[in-house]
Amino acid sequence: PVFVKRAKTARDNNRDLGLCRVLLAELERHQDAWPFLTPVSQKSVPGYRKVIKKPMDFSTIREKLVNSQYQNLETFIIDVNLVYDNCEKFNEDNSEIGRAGHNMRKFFEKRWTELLKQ
Ligand SMILES: Cc1ncccc1N[C@@H](C)c1cnc2ccsc2c1
Repeated sequence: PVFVKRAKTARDNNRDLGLCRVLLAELERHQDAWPFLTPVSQKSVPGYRKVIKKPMDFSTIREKLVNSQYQNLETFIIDVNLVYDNCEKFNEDNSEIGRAGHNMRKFFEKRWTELLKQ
């Protein structure tokens, strides 16, 4: 009958932690990663903390990964996307940092779909 639910096939999450490590290492060494490697300091960018409520950067993600603060791949991807969403919110698309953010988001989306499709 139509109401019989198809059993959800759980995906194998055993390799996810390794995936996050691989992905983060690739983000950190990308040539356009420079604006995102460390937290944006209030001193060097006045008003940043007023506009961006949830700052995030690759060194903070690295710290959380090392301290097992990501329960799963999803929470890791949420933090990576936060880096790019903050960048879009604060920076013009047609700026050095704005373009770097778009490039990094594109690279990340390509790599994690490739790695998950394997
Ligand atoms: C990602 C981001 N969004 C908005 C403002 C700054 C930043 N990045 C910081 C590191 C930063 C801080 N200061 C400078 C000065 C020239 S580029 C640059 C980058």
